[in-house]
Amino acid sequence: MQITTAGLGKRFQRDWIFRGLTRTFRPGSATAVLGPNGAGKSTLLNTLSGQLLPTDGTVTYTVAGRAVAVEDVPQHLAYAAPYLELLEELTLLELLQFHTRFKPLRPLVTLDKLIGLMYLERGRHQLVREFSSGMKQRLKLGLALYADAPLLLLDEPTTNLDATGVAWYQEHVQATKAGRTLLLSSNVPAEYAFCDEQLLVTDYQKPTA
Ligand SMILES: Nc1ncnc2c1ncn2[C@@H]1O[C@H](COP(=O)(O)OP(=O)(O)OP(=O)(O)O)[C@@H](O)[C@H]1O
Repeated sequence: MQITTAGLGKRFQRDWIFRGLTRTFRPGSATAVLGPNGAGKSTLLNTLSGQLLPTDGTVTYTVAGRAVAVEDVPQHLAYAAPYLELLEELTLLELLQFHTRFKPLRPLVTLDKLIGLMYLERGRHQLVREFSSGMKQRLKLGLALYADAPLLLLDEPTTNLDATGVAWYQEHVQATKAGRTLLLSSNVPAEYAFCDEQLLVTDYQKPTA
């Protein structure tokens, strides 16, 4: 999916979180959205993906050269973020069966294969509520990375992961990023070192005349 912004800005009440963003995000690119805590990284990701309405400017989407309306962007989007909730009252298998009904997996990735890729075999029939925070994060990432979606948003992807989990993330993001438009918000170099582009939110917070 190609995302093109022109003069994009978002304001909450009187505060501009960012403004004046004119940029194209192309398929096959991975962009790290950087900035200190509270700078507006999540707000920018959510505005770029159409989940928040911009206050100013425009954002347009195309897939294979065809325009996509903002209300149809969720069909093309896979998203992992600390604030996205899992259906914790389901077992892992039930959650995957439910989730993949509306967000199918990439071709050749079965539920069994995904459970193996996430190293969650022992949790197959366990309630997700009982998972450790690292297991939940691997689950969120596995669902996003292996979704059949051309737009991939990763908000602070190594939250709650230990060193083994970070290595797991790095391996699987590399394995699944080809051809996608990847936007990643981060403060942690190990999360975004592979990204070929960077966007510093604070560059879009300078006062304008
Ligand atoms: N719905 C909202 N209404 C009002 N203000 C909001 C809303 N969402 C976020 N903000 C404010 O926007 C600013 C940017 O928040 P945001 O979560 O985008 O930052 P961030 O860079 O992702 O932060 P962090 O690194 O801590 O996750 C903060 O001051 C936050 O309080």
